[in-house]
Amino acid sequence: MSTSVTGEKSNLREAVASRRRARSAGDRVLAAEAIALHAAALPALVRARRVAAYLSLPSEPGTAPLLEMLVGRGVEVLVPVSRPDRTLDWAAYEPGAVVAGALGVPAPTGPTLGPEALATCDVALVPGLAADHAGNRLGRGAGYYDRALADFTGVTCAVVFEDELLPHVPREPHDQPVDLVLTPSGTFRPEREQKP
Ligand SMILES: Nc1nc2c(c(=O)[nH]1)N(C=O)[C@@H](CNc1ccc(C(=O)N[C@@H](CCC(=O)O)C(=O)O)cc1)CN2
Ligand SMILES: Nc1ncnc2c1ncn2[C@@H]1O[C@H](COP(=O)(O)OP(=O)(O)OP(=O)(O)O)[C@@H](O)[C@H]1O
Repeated sequence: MSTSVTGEKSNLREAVASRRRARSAGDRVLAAEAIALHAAALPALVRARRVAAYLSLPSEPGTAPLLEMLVGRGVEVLVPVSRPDRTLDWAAYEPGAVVAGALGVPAPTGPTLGPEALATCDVALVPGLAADHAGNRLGRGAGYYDRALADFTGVTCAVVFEDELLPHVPREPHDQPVDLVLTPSGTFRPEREQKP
């Protein structure tokens, strides 16, 4: 592990967090709605039967309208439950059946399906603090998603605010690049080998 890359990552996390704190409530609502609209037109999501998504934190681009759109289409939605060993478990998303969970993250109340449930999803929507033009994604630094996505074969899509799609995000060997980046301004397709 290179110390300079981890230092670059933590500086970038702080810069993004402070920009996120400065966003107005109105801007957050518009961003969440715009993300749902772009997601609705995304071919990978139009085809999907089961999608791994997540319940957004207040600072993140909101996923509520996006989840509502997917559920309205009859898509099965799974959301993560963080485990102490920094792996992700999954549970079916049921609108309303959500409580405050660990790490300040809203958590589903239904039964958990095990970490292997991710493999049954066609698409994984992934939270991020930033992403770049090659699909590199910066997470919160706990490695939950890098671990979970390491053997995922479906389509991966990071969700960030538009000013978090950057020319370059620092990358370490364990980082799992994403296939798509969804922002309130539209979907970006990184220049990397696409999955069939
Ligand atoms: N919405 C959401 N769910 C998620 C993640 C995420 O990034 N976002 N995760 C991705 O790994 C996993 C949980 N991991 C997390 C790791 C750290 C923090 C964290 O630092 N929370 C801060 C508040 C951050 C903020 O509001 O911006 C805290 O508790 O102080 C949260 C979740 C699984 N579920
Ligand atoms: N597949 C893996 N197996 C074991 N450890 C891993 C794996 N992927 C990442 N890690 C560890 O997780 C820690 C955090 O990694 P990193 O800073 O890249 O997280 P992140 O990408 O910001 O977070 P996340 O993946 O949760 O969004 C690092 O110490 C890294 O070594």
